[in-house]
Amino acid sequence: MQMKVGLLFSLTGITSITERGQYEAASFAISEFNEQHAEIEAIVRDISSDPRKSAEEAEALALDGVKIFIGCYTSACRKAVLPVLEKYDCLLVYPTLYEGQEDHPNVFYTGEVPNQQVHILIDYFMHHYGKRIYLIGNDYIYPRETNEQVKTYTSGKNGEVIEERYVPFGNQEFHEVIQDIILKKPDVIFSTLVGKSVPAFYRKYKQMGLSPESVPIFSPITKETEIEAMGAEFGAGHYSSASYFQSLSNPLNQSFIQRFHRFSEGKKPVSSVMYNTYLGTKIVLDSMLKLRAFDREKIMGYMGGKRMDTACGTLRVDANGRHLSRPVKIGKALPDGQFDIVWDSDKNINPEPFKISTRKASRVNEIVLEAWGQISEEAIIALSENGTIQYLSRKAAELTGFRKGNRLTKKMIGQLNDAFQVISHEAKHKHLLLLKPRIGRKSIPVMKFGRVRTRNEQYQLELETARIAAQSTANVLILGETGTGKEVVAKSIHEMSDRRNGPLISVNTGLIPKNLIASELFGYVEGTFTGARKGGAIGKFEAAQKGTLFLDEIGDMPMDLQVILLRALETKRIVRLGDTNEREVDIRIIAATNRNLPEEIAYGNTFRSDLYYRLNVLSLTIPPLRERPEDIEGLIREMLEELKDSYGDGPDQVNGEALQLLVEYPWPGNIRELRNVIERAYLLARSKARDITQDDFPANLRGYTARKPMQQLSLREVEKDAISKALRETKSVLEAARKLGIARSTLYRKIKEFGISI
Ligand SMILES: Nc1ncnc2c1ncn2[C@@H]1O[C@H](COP(=O)(O)OP(=O)(O)OP(=O)(O)O)[C@@H](O)[C@H]1O
Repeated sequence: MQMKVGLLFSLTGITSITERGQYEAASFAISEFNEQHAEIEAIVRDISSDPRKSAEEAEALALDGVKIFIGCYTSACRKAVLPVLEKYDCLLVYPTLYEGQEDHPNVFYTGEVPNQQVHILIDYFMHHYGKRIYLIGNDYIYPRETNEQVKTYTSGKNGEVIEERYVPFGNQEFHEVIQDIILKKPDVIFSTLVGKSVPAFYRKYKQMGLSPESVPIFSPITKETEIEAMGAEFGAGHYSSASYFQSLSNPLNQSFIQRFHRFSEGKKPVSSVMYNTYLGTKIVLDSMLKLRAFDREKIMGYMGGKRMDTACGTLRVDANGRHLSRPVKIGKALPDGQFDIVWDSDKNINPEPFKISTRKASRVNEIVLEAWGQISEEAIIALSENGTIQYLSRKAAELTGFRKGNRLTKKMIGQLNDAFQVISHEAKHKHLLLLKPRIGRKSIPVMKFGRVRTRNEQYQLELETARIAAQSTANVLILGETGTGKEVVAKSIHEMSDRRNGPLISVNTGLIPKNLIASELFGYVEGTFTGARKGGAIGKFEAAQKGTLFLDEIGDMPMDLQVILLRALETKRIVRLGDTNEREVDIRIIAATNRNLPEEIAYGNTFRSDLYYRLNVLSLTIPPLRERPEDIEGLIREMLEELKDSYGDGPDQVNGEALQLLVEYPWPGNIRELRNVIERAYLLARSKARDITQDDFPANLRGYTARKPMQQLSLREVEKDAISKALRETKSVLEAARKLGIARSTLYRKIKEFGISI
């Protein structure tokens, strides 16, 4: 029986520190199997911590006849591969602890689920160290999902998550996070950092004077392999939990380690994810041999209920062959990089991947609350038993300044009564507060920042960051949907900074052909390429000397150029294309994007996390126009003034009914769309010598009134309708984009997102 097995591991990339060890463990299990049966051909593919690459490599191997896969360390990679497993009916041995919330019929999960690892760590540190917890993780599925469960679990035990921080996948800069830890003085840190972030965090932790004696770090991830990567002195005293530790002194483990070290020709540390890889591979291969079949269903059926003696005790595969029941230990790292076992469950803990659901119940509740929050006059806050905010509507956040996860004391709840009419409803495990501003409460005064004016509390907070940015030379990242005014804010920052007498140069990376971006930014010398100007040309970096460079649509920057841009930002020097001279540049960068860069870093691999980090020294998010209806009237007034200057006398105002419609419309194209609507209406009303009325609005906006009652709950539907309508009424995508007041690239993205056919 000859059989191909696909090994999907990141031999390079952010999590390669850990996955190389898993790859060796899988190879070892296959080599032991082949010593007796010589039937397995292992085909390894480097997935480089990249979900898209994982799916592509898995599909190529599946087409080549591979039925069994081993690997996919990160949850993002595992989830990306699931559709391939389904399509070709393959089996994945997933040998890594994970966040649970999944029980896929094509996966044999040999790592620990949260109730076998995370809950145990929490019980331990709450008992020994305290209940004030600081969560730090990378920004992707595993840390976020795990932390949702940590919050629920700890709040049920009167613990308090005092901070929850996420850094980009691969981030290695922790100065600011550790300063924050020093300031907030938690009892413990719970870390779900992975890959290169792990050594960077632990090292900086010690270097900045924190120690496990004062605030220990508990992490389900940081094991022997990661401790070796950081240097044992940095890991010593911190904790982890798993079924397996290299230091287990039973004969099965000693024999395993000896054989493994002989195989790998060295004394590399062995960690639980490695042992789980070895074990999973061995169990599946042995089952195949017994059955003389590769059929996924048969293998899983055969494995279901099996017991086996292993280096970490007697394990049992659950009835459907997907998870393991296992004993669990807690280890405290020693100065030699091994773990001292400080707690042992002694008996098996059954896997309960859905023990704490972050989806079903809470999501349904959230959906109900969300919908209610949108239509209700009142602001809504839902508290857990111990007063932690589990949900608050946008209105509630605006009125109170509270955030999800804040804990409200009885006194704070009492104080709300002074400012609001409060209706309080206490049910089992939940406390619901409905707030109505007291009549006569003054509206928030307008805040001005350059050309920007806003009454919106959230936007005012963001503009505080813009003010700080104006007084510093730090790089700034402006986030916000298309047309929200990112360029206007960038301009205001420049004009209010010390650089106001220098140039402000804008580059829209999304609009420049990819092969010309480098020469646009960095310039070139004569003869560098066909069509190059005589005498060469300077690029935007040099043109912005002593001023500000505004990089719009930074999310569209190709990966290879991101490396060059990062270097220029770090060294403050550039080299013109075709030149060898380095030139110093003294500029401040403001970048903007309407894309979700952390998500693209984690799942899409289209943006470098180090560049993101460099740009994101100060960041501010401009709320979409639909979230600040209180600003619409003021914006219209300004626009009418400007239009009067350009076109001469015209209507002074929008009539009441029309204004109401403008305030309620969801504005997918934000201020740009509002501007287009007002300009058109101004000209039409002017020709009729009257105020602006609904008749002066385009059909998609007028039509909004008739459909309003149904639409209130679904802004996406409104947006989709507006786009479909604009496409029907125009001859090209470009024309439709103009009509909607959004960029063509944004319209293409939305067409794809909504599945509209053109
Ligand atoms: N505060 C404001 N007052 C009046 N007009 C504004 C304001 N902010 C933005 N605008 C107008 O809205 C339009 C879009 O603004 P801007 O180009 O700054 O948005 P953006 O977020 O950078 O858009 P994109 O993401 O598409 O590049 C412009 O016509 C601008 O003049």
